[in-house]
Amino acid sequence: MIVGLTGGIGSGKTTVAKIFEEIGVPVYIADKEAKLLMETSGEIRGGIIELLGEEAYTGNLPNSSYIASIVFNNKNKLDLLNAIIHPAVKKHFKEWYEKQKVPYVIKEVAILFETGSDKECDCTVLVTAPLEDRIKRVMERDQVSKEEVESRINNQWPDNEKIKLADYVVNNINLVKTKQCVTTLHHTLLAKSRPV
Ligand SMILES: CC(C)(COP(=O)(O)OP(=O)(O)OC[C@H]1O[C@@H](n2cnc3c(N)ncnc32)[C@H](O)[C@@H]1O)[C@@H](O)C(=O)NCCC(=O)NCCS
Ligand SMILES: Nc1ncnc2c1ncn2[C@@H]1O[C@H](COP(=O)(O)OP(=O)(O)OP(=O)(O)O)[C@@H](O)[C@H]1O
Repeated sequence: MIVGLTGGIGSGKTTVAKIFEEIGVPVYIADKEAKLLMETSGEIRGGIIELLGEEAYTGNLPNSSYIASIVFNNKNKLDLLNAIIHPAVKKHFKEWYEKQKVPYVIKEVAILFETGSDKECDCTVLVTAPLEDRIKRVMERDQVSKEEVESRINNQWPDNEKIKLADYVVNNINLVKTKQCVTTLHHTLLAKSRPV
């Protein structure tokens, strides 16, 4: 069974994914795999350079801050970048998933609903947190400005849209309560994964 895990920037997707991992659930972090593919795939590198120019890469390494400065302020360029990267991530996930021999896996995707990838999951978990907490957390974690965090938030659906679509919601304010919530959710997902 594939459980899609998503949430807006700074909501705590990665934090919740780590809690599932500590329980022993295999976790696929799309952001991380996307970055790896951007570094290792000549086809992706070529496509991004064609789209954004030579400055998008330094050698084989993508220039993330340069790419972000363009795509998070230009919806058309973001869509074209996604069209280059997402199909490769989808293929990579399928190969990874086929090797997993467990009741369920977690697929963490920042833009699960925005890309329609929730339809490829058996159920979905949304991580939420108050917007001001999310902005503060990312500013502290990434040492970036409020405006830079907001430029990413503007390219993501608001929580009230995602809540309508999610099967489960983890309101990640207090970490202790989040851990308890994820442990309970794990047992629910185990039961759901077993054929009746
Ligand atoms: C634009 C890039 C290079 C910026 O890299 P950078 O390290 O600065 O940011 P990072 O990847 O950590 O993203 C920070 C947050 O931005 C948000 N974000 C990332 N990609 C997207 C996107 N395509 N649309 C909306 N929000 C996004 C997420 O909340 C993410 O967690 C990178 O985000 C990227 O390549 N994005 C396009 C590929 C993608 O969609 N990856 C995510 C799922 S596969
Ligand atoms: N409940 C919490 N209380 C305080 N800080 C938290 C909480 N949950 C997560 N954080 C911190 O907030 C930051 C963002 O969390 P995390 O990286 O898990 O979010 P994310 O949704 O994966 O963000 P991104 O979309 O940027 O990958 C991290 O530094 C994390 O340690």
